[in-house]
Amino acid sequence: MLTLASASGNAFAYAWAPFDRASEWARILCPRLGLDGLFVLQPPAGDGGPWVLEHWDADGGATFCSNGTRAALAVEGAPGGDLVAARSNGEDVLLRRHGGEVGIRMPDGPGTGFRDLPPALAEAAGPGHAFGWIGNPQLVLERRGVAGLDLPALARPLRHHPALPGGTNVNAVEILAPGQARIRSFERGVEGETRCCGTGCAVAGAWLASRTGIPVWRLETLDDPVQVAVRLEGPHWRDLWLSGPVRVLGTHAPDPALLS
Ligand SMILES: N[C@H](CCC[C@H](N)C(=O)O)C(=O)O
Repeated sequence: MLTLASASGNAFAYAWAPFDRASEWARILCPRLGLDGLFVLQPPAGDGGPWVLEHWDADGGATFCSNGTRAALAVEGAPGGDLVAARSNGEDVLLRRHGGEVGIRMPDGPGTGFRDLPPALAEAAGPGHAFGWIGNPQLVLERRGVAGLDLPALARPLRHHPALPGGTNVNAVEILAPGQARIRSFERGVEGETRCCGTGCAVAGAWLASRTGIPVWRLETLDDPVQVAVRLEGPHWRDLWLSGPVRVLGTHAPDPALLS
């Protein structure tokens, strides 16, 4: 039996390990159930070890996902207040639940951070962009009128730009007031707009903080807002926390006949 849960409308199925053929199940179940990915959860092997999570996108590709990692804490039913260590697609994170909200401290080790885009893609993205990597690639574009933007038309050529093999997620962000912005996200793997992409929000929040000196940002998504708080050390982010509501949506019994 799978549990379905979401973080700001980014929705996932959760299975307990062992769970075979997870990549195939992700491709089958996500379109049928309107989900963005599938997680397999494994509790700590002994005292003090991390929870181990593996996520597959709707296209069956394995990739780090911060919103799904947050919502996993609702599925696990962890007590509020405690810091919970998790290794999510190989990335070490901390989670903390306060009532219906879960925060995740994003990975900040080597390999994460802002990166320069290949020149051809930087030119296509235009002025006012940032590119960051936290277990997956996130392009953030500053645009006016984000609520009414034709996001797929903006995102698709950048998502698949030949200068970046593997492609990127694409987010459009607009500052609404000091410490408040609107964001919309077009996700690789889902190949469409999702209601919220946590990693995109985290990169966008870190970028806004580095530009403005304001360390805490409330980001309006298509669903519940999220909060991003960060401490910057030069170009590096530290203590990058993404927080917001998570919800258990229900359960689903997958039909083995679908895996023919
Ligand atoms: N929705 C996810 C990120 C999925 C990233 C995936 N679309 C990729 O390109 O690897 C999040 O909240 O962090």
